[in-house]
Amino acid sequence: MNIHKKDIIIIGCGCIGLSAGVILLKTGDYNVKIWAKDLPPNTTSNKAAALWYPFLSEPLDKVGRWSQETMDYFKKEIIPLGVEKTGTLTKKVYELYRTPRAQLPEWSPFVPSFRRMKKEEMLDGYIDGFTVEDGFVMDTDQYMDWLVESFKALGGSIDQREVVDIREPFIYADIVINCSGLGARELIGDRLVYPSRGQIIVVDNTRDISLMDEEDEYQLGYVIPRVHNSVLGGTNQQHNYNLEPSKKDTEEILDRVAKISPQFERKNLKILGEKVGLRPSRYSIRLENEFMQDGRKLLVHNYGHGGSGFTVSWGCALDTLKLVRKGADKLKTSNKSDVPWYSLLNKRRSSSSCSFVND
Ligand SMILES: Cc1cc2nc3c(=O)[nH]c(=O)nc-3n(C[C@H](O)[C@H](O)[C@H](O)COP(=O)(O)OP(=O)(O)OC[C@H]3O[C@@H](n4cnc5c(N)ncnc54)[C@H](O)[C@@H]3O)c2cc1C
Ligand SMILES: NCCCC(=O)C(=O)O
Repeated sequence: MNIHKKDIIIIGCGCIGLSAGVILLKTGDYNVKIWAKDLPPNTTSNKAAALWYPFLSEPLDKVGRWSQETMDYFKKEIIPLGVEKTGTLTKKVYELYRTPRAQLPEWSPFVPSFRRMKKEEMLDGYIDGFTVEDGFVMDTDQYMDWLVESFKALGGSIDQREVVDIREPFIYADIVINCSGLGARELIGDRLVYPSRGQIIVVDNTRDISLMDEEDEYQLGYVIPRVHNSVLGGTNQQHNYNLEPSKKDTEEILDRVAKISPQFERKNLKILGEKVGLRPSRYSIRLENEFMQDGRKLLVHNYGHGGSGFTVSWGCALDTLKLVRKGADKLKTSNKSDVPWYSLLNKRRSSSSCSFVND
């Protein structure tokens, strides 16, 4: 531990916490520790499909910028390392519609290769669609393992521990980053974050393009080819906490992807497994500073990424670094004569000093 560097504790070891940790460590200015209840492969992040494509997350202008910055980061820092290392593969993606789309997605101006699909690219039964030529997909477990490895190689350390009181990490660091995902609901009492249950099916066949039919944003049909297998999806069931795969959902997902193309009919598929994850949904991704303990402690919130955690992860990590720098300059130094506030921790456990403020 280098005493000249500021100590930072990140709560959360999903793609958001790990990406933020890597960016903070790369500056050389911080000692960074992750505290997390669940570690890969037991995080929501590990249950993701995952491809780069903004989905179920707001606000769309910021999601556009974060997605573009994430795409740039993948192109410069991750894809050149090779698929064997990171499990990341460039893949064109088609978003397909059976009805005409007057509006382009609000995030599209941020993505140079975004365009409307050409007639000759259209699949039978579809009349409109969008494509991103230079999209990419991740074999999620392999990518998460690479993120953990990268974080540790930069000097980061990971403690598997649950944080019951948000004041606890401030005993050890003046700066804490809240990357707790859906856990923010309990950790800081943010009732605006809620689960959107997603179920996926892992199958053996792979194909060269990611195909998505999400005209109905609750009954999703998508095929995401990855390095070792493909992922079929999906579901979007709000406020559903069930982590067990549902047979009914599997059947309905198989029906929906069969309608995308006959090559995905059940008889052509070999099911390898099913996964369920609870997207940390929120009306708006929360990425902002909150000063605690009379301005002596800084809590940076980075949670609520819905269906786009991987797609915005590096853009949000870069903004987290900006927030840390901005907030750290404003921190009041603790006055030696102050009663160490955490000595009150046990006496005041019931009344939390961190009151949640609606954005
Ligand atoms: C089926 C499915 C498919 C998806 N596909 C895609 C996709 O293709 N592309 C895409 O961009 N996104 C996709 N997503 C969304 C993406 O998975 C999420 O947005 C992302 O995983 C959120 O990352 P996170 O790090 O915030 O959360 P998580 O991965 O849930 O990590 C939260 C971390 O915080 C820890 N934590 C929480 N509370 C506490 C506490 N009190 N104390 C200590 N630790 C705590 C947890 O243990 C965990 O380590 C998909 C999601 C699902 C479910
Ligand atoms: N656009 C859907 C791809 C998978 C995804 O993001 C999800 O959350 O499910």
